[in-house]
Amino acid sequence: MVIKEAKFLISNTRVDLCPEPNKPEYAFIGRSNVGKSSLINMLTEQKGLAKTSQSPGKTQLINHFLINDQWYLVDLPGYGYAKVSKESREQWRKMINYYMQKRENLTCVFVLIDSRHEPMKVDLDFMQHLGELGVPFVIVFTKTDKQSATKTDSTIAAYARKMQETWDELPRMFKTSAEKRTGREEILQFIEEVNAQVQY
Ligand SMILES: Nc1nc2c(ncn2[C@@H]2O[C@H](COP(=O)(O)OP(=O)(O)OP(=O)(O)O)[C@@H](O)[C@H]2O)c(=O)[nH]1
Ligand SMILES: [Mg+2]
Repeated sequence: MVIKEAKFLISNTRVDLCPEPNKPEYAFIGRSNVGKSSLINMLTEQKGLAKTSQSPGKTQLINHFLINDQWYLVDLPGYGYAKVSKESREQWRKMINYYMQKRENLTCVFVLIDSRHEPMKVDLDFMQHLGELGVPFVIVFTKTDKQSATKTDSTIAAYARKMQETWDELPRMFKTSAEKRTGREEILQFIEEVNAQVQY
């Protein structure tokens, strides 16, 4: 897929204020600092479209972007950031939970995982939760430029082993680097295929 146009629409905390649910929607989620906003910029080839930062907790709201006038891309705040207060974490959980349950055009969630780390409970739990809600998801392993391909593959294998304990079928998995721009074609191709299957 060629991205001809990517534009920011709106940020908010409320699902009822999100754009009209009349197009397929893909949401990017994962731990704080995993690279959600950077990946969105890499996919859309617009450096400053989604705000990125070296310090975790940059993205705080549900941010909608409209791509090619055809589908929505959503940048979400990260989870699992230890320095955030208990109240903010609870607020985040509620907002995201509500969004996942109520956003009727949510087509697929991209769960981003840092390819350098061993499987983390917070990520496994989050995916379990998506399964319980019946929300389709795929996994994107980020920052693969930061280590060898072997290390990335061993992280992926470790996740696959863990997930096989509870899942009959594993989700699609993508390897990416926002830095080296790898994985872009694969993800856009996937979105194009899914877009062709959903009717609006
Ligand atoms: N080397 C490398 N650095 C990356 C990559 N992706 C993101 N980063 C860096 O990781 C940091 C966090 O990136 P963001 O895109 O802001 O992460 P986020 O998941 O949106 O973070 P929050 O909005 O705070 O939850 C930034 O310093 C990025 O430059 C990557 O593929 N390779
Ligand atoms: Mg962000």
